Amino acid sequence: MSTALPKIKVATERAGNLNLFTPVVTAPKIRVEGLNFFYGRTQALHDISLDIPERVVMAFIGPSGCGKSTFLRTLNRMNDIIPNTRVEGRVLIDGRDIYAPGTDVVELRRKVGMVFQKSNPFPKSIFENVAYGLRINRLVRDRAELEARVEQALRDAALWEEVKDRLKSSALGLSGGQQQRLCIARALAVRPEVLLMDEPASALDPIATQKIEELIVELKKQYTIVIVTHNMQQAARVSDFTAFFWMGRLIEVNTTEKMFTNPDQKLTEDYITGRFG
Ligand SMILES: Nc1ncnc2c1ncn2[C@@H]1O[C@H](COP(=O)(O)OP(=O)(O)OP(=O)(O)O)[C@@H](O)[C@H]1O
Repeated sequence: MSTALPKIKVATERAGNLNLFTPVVTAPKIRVEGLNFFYGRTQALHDISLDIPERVVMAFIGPSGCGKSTFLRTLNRMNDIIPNTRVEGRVLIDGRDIYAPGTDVVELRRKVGMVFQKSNPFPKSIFENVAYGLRINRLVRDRAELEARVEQALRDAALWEEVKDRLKSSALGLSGGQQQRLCIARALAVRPEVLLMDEPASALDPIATQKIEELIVELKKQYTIVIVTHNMQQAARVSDFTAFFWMGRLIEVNTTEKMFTNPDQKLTEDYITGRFG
C-alpha cells in the first residue's frame, strides 16, 4: 500500500558562504505513526501512518463507516470522551506526541480546533458564540481586546459583513450556512494552528457550500486543514492532498491531482470511479 506522501516540500538553505544548497525536508505539521484505534473490542483503525504538511488542505475520503471521522478525532483526542475506546501508536503535532502522559488536552484542542457536520451554535448571541472560547480560556485582558478578537474571527470566517449590525441577536436566527461559518469563527477565535472539519458542508445548499469551500481555500494560508468529505468533487476542489480510507485502513495518500487522475492503487480507482461505495 502506498501511504508515503509524495513531493514533500523541499526547501533549500544556503550552507555558510559556500554557495552550496542543502535540501531541508520540511517537518510535517502532523505525523501519525502506526495508529490503531478500538471501540471496545472492535478495531476501527488499523496501523495508520500519515504525514500532513503545514498549511495545506488534506481531504479524507472513503465509503461510509471506513473510519474517516474516527481518525479525524484522534488528531485532537476528541475520542477521549467516548467510553471504552483505546488508541495505540503515536500522533505527533510539531514533533510532540499528543498521547504522551502529561499532555494538556485543553491546550491541545485550542491548538487543534474542530468544526462538525451539523453546525452547533450555542443558544446565545452571535457575539457570545465567538467570545465563548476566549472567555473560558482567559485569552483576553479586557472588553476592547475581546471585541477586536471577535471581529477578527468573524472577518476570517467571511461572516462579519453579514452580522456586524446584529451581533447581539441570537445565533439561532442565522441561516444554516451562516451558522456553520459562525462555528468556524468560534473555532478560529482562539487562534488554532490546525482546523479539523468533519463534513462541514454536507448539510448546506450549493451556495452556502461554495462559500465554505472558498473560505477553506482562504484559510489554508494560515492554517493546516484536514477535512472529511463524502463529496469527491469537493475534495478535488479544495484539497492539496487526499487520503483514501477503506475498512479502517489507509489505502493511499497522494496529491489530490494524482489521486483523481491516476491513483496508485486499484482500490482507489474503483472508489473514485464509482465502482463501489
Ligand atoms: N461511538 C462509537 N462506538 C462504537 N463504534 C463506533 C462509534 N463511532 C463509530 N464507530 C464505528 O467505527 C467505524 C468507523 O466509523 P466512522 O464514523 O469513523 O466512519 P466514517 O468513515 O467517518 O463514516 P461516515 O462517512 O458514515 O461518517 C464504523 O464501523 C462505526 O460503526
